[in-house]
Amino acid sequence: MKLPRRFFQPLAAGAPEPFRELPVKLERMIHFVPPHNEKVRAKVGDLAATVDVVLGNLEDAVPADQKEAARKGFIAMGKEVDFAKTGTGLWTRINALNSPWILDDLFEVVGEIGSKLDVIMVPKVEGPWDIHYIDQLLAQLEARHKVEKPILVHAILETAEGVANVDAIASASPRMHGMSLGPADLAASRSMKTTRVGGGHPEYRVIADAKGEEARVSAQQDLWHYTIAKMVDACAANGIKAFYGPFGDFSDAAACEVQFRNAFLMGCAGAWTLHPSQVAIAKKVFAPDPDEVNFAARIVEAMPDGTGAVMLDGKMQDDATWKQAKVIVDLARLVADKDPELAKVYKLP
Ligand SMILES: CC(C)(COP(=O)(O)OP(=O)(O)OC[C@H]1O[C@@H](n2cnc3c(N)ncnc32)[C@H](O)[C@@H]1OP(=O)(O)O)[C@@H](O)C(=O)NCCC(=O)NCCSC(=O)C[C@H](O)C(=O)O
Ligand SMILES: [Mg+2]
Repeated sequence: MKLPRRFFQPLAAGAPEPFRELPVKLERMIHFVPPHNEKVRAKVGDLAATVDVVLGNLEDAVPADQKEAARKGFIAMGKEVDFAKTGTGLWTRINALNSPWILDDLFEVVGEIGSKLDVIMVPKVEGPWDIHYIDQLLAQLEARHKVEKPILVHAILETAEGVANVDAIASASPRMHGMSLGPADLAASRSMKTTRVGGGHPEYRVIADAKGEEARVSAQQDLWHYTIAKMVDACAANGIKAFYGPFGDFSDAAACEVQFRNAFLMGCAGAWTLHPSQVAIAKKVFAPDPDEVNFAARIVEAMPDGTGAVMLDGKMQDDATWKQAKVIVDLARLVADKDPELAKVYKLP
């Protein structure tokens, strides 16, 4: 473990000081773009205004013979589009640390568009050692290319070993932005018997006790509850953000919405969107419900200094519910800043 006073020191001479706190940003969706696909890339200028984060994906889903085209395409996209104009985050998902592409990914992307890049998503993170490696290398590259704002790191939780080490990953570096669940790789790593990318499974269920001839009620359960809860705790304890990852069945918007909402209610800030049809779902889910915002605003108003106990609509409110209300009101303000329609609905003072 590093000494506390050394934790925030830059890891290379000339590298920027790490952030002490995460920049406050609305990140309801991390929208995945395949940068080797010229047709999709050509739409990114317009797309950027409609999503919170654009991520150029260099890893899985990019064929091996197009890795270079994806990297070059992402760099071109970063140069051509003014993401700052719309306050849209620019992220990339690099290839895995043991792959033949990782060094070129980092050297070329940071070298060419390091100053425009907000976050690098690192797949298949197994433990804090993976973050330490990226942290040191990024500091050296930032110094070499005179990048003035630190590039943050986002880990994908998608191996059994990563899940076992989730707390140590979350606290590995002040460069940590957050973490996403990677249900497809995680399922494979754990030998789970599913071919789905996220979501439930019809056979993973509970059944009521037998009562004579009565039909037994049975309900599907959430395969990801344990991992999301573990990830949310690790992230919250370290002041970083948790995200649900991908939902692969684009034809099932209802199931996508339910999976995203469970993650939101559990503490996640957003989810990945892989197809344009999922953007509206993420916008709907990762913004608090207007009735909930209204009630939360009344709690905050009723307890201006956040202490004591009051009754609202027959429900007891105290210091703890004030903090819950503050989470909802703060998020609603962030959403309202970006979305004039929701600002009108929220009617926050
Ligand atoms: C999966 C896709 C290749 C499907 O694309 P396509 O066949 O073109 O679908 P559609 O015909 O339905 O598309 C309709 C129009 O929308 C455009 N489009 C499609 N996807 C995107 C996108 N992501 N961003 C912007 N625009 C998009 C199409 O071009 C069509 O346009 P038009 O013809 O003008 O109407 C594609 O959706 C895709 O590549 N998505 C991203 C996939 C991806 O990144 N996968 C990896 C992440 S998940 C993962 O890695 C697992 C995880 O790590 C884990 O372990 O869990
Ligand atoms: Mg994966």
